[in-house]
Amino acid sequence: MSSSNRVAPAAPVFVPAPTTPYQGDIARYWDHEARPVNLRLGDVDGLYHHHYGIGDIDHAALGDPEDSEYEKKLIAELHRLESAQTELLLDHLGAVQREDTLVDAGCGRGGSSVMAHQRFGCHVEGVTLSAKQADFANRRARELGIEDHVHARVCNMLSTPFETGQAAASWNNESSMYVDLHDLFAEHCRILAVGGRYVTITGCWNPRYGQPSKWISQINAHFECNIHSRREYLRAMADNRLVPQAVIDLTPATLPYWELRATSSLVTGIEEAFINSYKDGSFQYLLIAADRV
Ligand SMILES: C[S@@+](CC[C@H](N)C(=O)[O-])C[C@H]1O[C@@H](n2cnc3c(N)ncnc32)[C@H](O)[C@@H]1O
Ligand SMILES: CC(C)=CCC/C(C)=C/COP(=O)(O)OP(=O)(O)O
Ligand SMILES: [Mg+2]
Repeated sequence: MSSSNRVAPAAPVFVPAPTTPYQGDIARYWDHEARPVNLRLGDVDGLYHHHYGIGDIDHAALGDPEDSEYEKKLIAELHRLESAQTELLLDHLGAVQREDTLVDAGCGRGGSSVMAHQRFGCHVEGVTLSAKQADFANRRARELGIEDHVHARVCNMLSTPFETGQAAASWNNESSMYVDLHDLFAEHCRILAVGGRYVTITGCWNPRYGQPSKWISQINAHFECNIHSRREYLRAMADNRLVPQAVIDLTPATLPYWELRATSSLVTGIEEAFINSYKDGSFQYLLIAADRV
């Protein structure tokens, strides 16, 4: 048969895993989310986050609570702490090159993806279950003129279209409590290059407390998520060729954020559960950075 008669091999077609009813609930949840605590903070500088903050409060920047500008300053301060959280995550990605591709698993409105590109000049591929979030993230990337480097798509992070070994690094920023950790880390293991870096910042229940406290149950119900234990993270990583390089307890670093947020007009009602569970030791805010070996 001459080469002109040969049927070209079909291009690989990406077949996403069937979406579960639970994933449908989560997509709807984020499609409808419009809390001022997230939008007003994002409006400060155009980086829209759905995660929490770390670091000490800059009381000098906040100034006098009686000042008419105080609420505006408080919003800017909460936002600064949320961006500081992303900076810490990026600090743990290792030596990223401009030509590298990074994967932001559960990317939300894309704030962390944009920050990663701004720091490293690299390509960032975000995935989220929410079409509204993906549209929002892609609109922001276009507004910033970085749409050729930062891209979000609607996709299940347990079954992504990325090639095996394609990602130099990948992360979950407060998005791993929506999935089975073995399934999640199996997919990160597949898409990461050997020697690549995986980072998560997450809230997890503390096995030293015994079982998930009532506050954990409250947080799960509030966000329709399923918080895992610290032990589950470490076990599921070990089972999927992800070897922890750093495990940092960020609980003391996140408490000031929550205590400040609890005094603001943007409270959502979940502040007490976070503060109480961090204080009684049942809940931990953790960063885990792991090598793909
Ligand atoms: C709390 S938000 C975090 C967003 C973002 N990482 C950030 O730091 O701003 C959780 C995100 O996880 C995403 N998510 C949850 N389950 C997912 C799944 N199975 N596949 C892809 N994204 C998922 C949601 O769509 C949402 O964007
Ligand atoms: C640490 C844990 C358990 C996180 C759960 C995932 C989650 C909902 C994160 C924050 O999202 P958000 O920024 O939309 O929430 P909020 O509206 O409370 O700021
Ligand atoms: Mg928020």
